[in-house]
Amino acid sequence: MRIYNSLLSAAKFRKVLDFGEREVAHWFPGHMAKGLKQMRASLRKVDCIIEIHDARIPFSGRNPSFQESLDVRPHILVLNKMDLADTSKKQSILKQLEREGVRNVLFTDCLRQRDENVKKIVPLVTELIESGSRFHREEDRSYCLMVIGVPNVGKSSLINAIRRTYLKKGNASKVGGEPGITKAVLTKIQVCERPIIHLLDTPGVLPPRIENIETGMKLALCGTILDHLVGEDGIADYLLFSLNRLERFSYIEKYNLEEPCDDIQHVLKSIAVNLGKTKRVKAITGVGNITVQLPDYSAAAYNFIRAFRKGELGKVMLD
Ligand SMILES: Nc1nc2c(ncn2[C@@H]2O[C@H](COP(=O)(O)OP(=O)(O)OP(=O)(O)O)[C@@H](O)[C@H]2O)c(=O)[nH]1
Repeated sequence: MRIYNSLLSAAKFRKVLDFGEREVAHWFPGHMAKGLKQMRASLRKVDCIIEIHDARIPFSGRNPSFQESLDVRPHILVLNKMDLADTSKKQSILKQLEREGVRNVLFTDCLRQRDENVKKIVPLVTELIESGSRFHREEDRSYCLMVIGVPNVGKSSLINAIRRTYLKKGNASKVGGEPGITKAVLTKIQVCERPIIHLLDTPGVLPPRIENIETGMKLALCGTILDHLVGEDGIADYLLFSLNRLERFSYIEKYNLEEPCDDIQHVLKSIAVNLGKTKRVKAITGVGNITVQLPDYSAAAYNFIRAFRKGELGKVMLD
């Protein structure tokens, strides 16, 4: 891997990204508000909340209304997809979260068989429930957990991983690469025998808190918003901006570029050429109509974003 003079390169990069006229108001569908209502109504049965969020954005996009309304219960924050996250500053992240009142935090990789941190969830949940008051549920020896989180952060994958770990059983909850896979509201799934623990799977109904467009772009980059609502061209540009800001330059060799680049059109052209993604377009010239081959920028943006989400462009911490 070539070493780039990051200081020199950084000087060429945009310091801030112009998000244009983007409007985040419509990025989250209406069914989320309905799901939120149903989840609140089921709270009486719940002993502990497991909130899952993407480890690449530990501070951005979580929904504070959940912490406010569910604060009475033990609460665990699971930062999932840690295999894609740069966790070198894990300790300062944990300290910052603690300052915000979030104390029980675990980093997980739900795709890994026998992830050590997934194994810690049940003991932690049991300890938290047993050390507090369960009010009207004091007699009931089985525990009920509610899994919440913004779309596509791995709620179903976590449920399946806990089941695999404690019941040695296969998938109970449908997993998908796109936000909004879990549509059935509040399915009850057993995940552990001793103690008996049930989980309530929820659809990705938690509308994240989007303070500004940049938070929205981070959420989009992590795949929590349907790409077409934000626009893949914009997500690809924000990805390039972020990789340069974080000095993650593996894209240069992957796509045969000469050096770090801040121009998304140039990068997408190179990706399209490398992947052989071109489009035949009719052009009208002075001597008649001709067909020309042009780079397929949309296909290139799609590929660039997918490569990032698979971890092929390096681990990142976007917050
Ligand atoms: N790299 C990586 N991918 C993961 C991990 N956990 C889940 N995924 C992937 O993330 C995508 C979403 O996972 P789901 O479990 O369906 O997420 P969800 O939160 O239930 O999604 P919704 O139903 O849309 O709300 C799938 O493609 C999973 O394979 C992880 O720890 N690491």
